[in-house]
Amino acid sequence: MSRYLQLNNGNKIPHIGFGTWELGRSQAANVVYHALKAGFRLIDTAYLYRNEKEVGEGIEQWLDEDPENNKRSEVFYTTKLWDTQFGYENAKRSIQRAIDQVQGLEYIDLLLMHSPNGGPRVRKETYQAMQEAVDQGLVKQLGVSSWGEAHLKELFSWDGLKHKPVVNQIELSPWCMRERLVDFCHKNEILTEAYSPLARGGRFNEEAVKSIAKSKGVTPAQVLLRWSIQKGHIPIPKTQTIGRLPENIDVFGFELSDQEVGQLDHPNEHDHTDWDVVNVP
Ligand SMILES: NC(=O)C1=CN([C@@H]2O[C@H](COP(=O)(O)OP(=O)(O)OC[C@H]3O[C@@H](n4cnc5c(N)ncnc54)[C@H](OP(=O)(O)O)[C@@H]3O)[C@@H](O)[C@H]2O)C=CC1
Ligand SMILES: O=C1Nc2ccccc2C1=O
Repeated sequence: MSRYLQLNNGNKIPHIGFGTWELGRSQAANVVYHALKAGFRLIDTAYLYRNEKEVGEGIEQWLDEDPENNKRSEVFYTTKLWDTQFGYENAKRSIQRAIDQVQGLEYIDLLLMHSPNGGPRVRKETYQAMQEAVDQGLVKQLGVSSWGEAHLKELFSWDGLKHKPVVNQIELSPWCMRERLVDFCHKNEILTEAYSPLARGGRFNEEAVKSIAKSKGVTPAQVLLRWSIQKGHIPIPKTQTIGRLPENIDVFGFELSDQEVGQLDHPNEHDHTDWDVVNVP
């Protein structure tokens, strides 16, 4: 199993990333630095998380530590425009702000619209501002988050679409599988990034998770991350515990059988752990 996937624009993306929601300003830089040291290369933040600057500092610390080996091109920095930053002029300003937060990184690898909120016009205006950021070289590629099939179809039919989204970041776990949406994304060459891939830590005691972990000699967290990878998703687990980072990245040395994947699957549950805006108008 490769540690990278190919995006629809030909670029590559790490098959696992590191989530930074709820990493406070005092800890974010240090944890992100250690995440990179442990082997994570995709770092996911957002305006909403109020830690973009510190996340950038953690990345720069890692780059500065060993410039011969730690290259900017190896890091895949993702941030997101929040709902209050939508609309053409607003998004233009907000993108510049996002760049200013991480000046040492020079560019954003992936910029996501954090939600489909706001309606068709706001979605297009915001996306237009994001496309211009790609044309200016500020951003390498674009994506969306919590977009449903209807939102994506609306974007595909827009004659202004120039830079197709490369990913849709949605909540995905064995208890929130969204099979139809995932299938639609994959058929349209949009990769699925799995947010809250550990179900926010709430499912480690499920019988199937525990027994598979035991039989494989891995941890429950590793079982959930491996499930995500085998479904073709890019999981972005978060931890504030530096000691858990090596465990969360070490998910390429074992495989779940089809039967084990089937034991974990709960296609008929829709147990999302936080907001669910996939079906907003
Ligand atoms: N686009 C969107 O709307 C959303 C995006 N996200 C993104 O997805 C990322 C991940 O999702 P998130 O909701 O944070 O939740 P996760 O599913 O990643 O779970 C995080 C929880 O799991 C615990 N944990 C992590 N690793 C282990 C381990 N090896 N063993 C035991 N417990 C562990 C963490 O504890 P501890 O930290 O104490 O170690 C924390 O409580 C976010 O950080 C964010 O970047 C999340 C929600 C919405
Ligand atoms: O990480 C996140 N946690 C959230 C909770 C509510 C809305 C958005 C988010 C995130 O992006």
